[in-house]
Amino acid sequence: MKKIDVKILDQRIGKDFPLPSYATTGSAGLDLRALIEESFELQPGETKLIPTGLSIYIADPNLAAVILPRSGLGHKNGIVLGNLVGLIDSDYQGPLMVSMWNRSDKPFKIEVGDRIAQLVFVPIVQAEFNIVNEFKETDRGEGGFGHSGKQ
Ligand SMILES: O=c1ccn([C@H]2C[C@H](O)[C@@H](COP(=O)(O)OP(=O)(O)OP(=O)(O)O)O2)c(=O)[nH]1
Ligand SMILES: [Mg+2]
Repeated sequence: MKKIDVKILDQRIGKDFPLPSYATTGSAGLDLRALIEESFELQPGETKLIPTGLSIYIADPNLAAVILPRSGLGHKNGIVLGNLVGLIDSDYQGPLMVSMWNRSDKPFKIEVGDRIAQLVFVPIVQAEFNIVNEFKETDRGEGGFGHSGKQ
């Protein structure tokens, strides 16, 4: 397994709450917790930046991490991310933050240490542009945005 440097910014991690870990052998995501001072209600339509109590330094430019909603929270409670997806650059060393958005019409209570989102490490290819006048022809060509129909 890949080793990633982590700083524990909130001493409740490792004491009251574990470091994020994979829940099962096949898990893709590590659940991130709300390291808030006290529980609060996220109001309908409200967006709030929540600390996770951690910073990570990925270091390898061929890796990044994405913060994704948890499907249960997103589907059942309308609790998703204010930025839809969070992207963590390999050279970022600041606190890992989760933008929580209540897109539902009901307040949602968040308790200290709740698992609010998940972190997924992904491979990255950095590209440089090669300017051309014509592309090599393909079957699709410029067709897109549903041009091939539904069935
Ligand atoms: O949900 C998120 C999204 C981003 N970040 C951190 C890590 C990321 O590397 C940095 C910058 O994110 P991004 O590039 O998406 O934001 P930006 O608005 O372009 O800010 P910047 O100008 O700092 O790049 O903020 C988080 O902690 N949580
Ligand atoms: Mg940026």
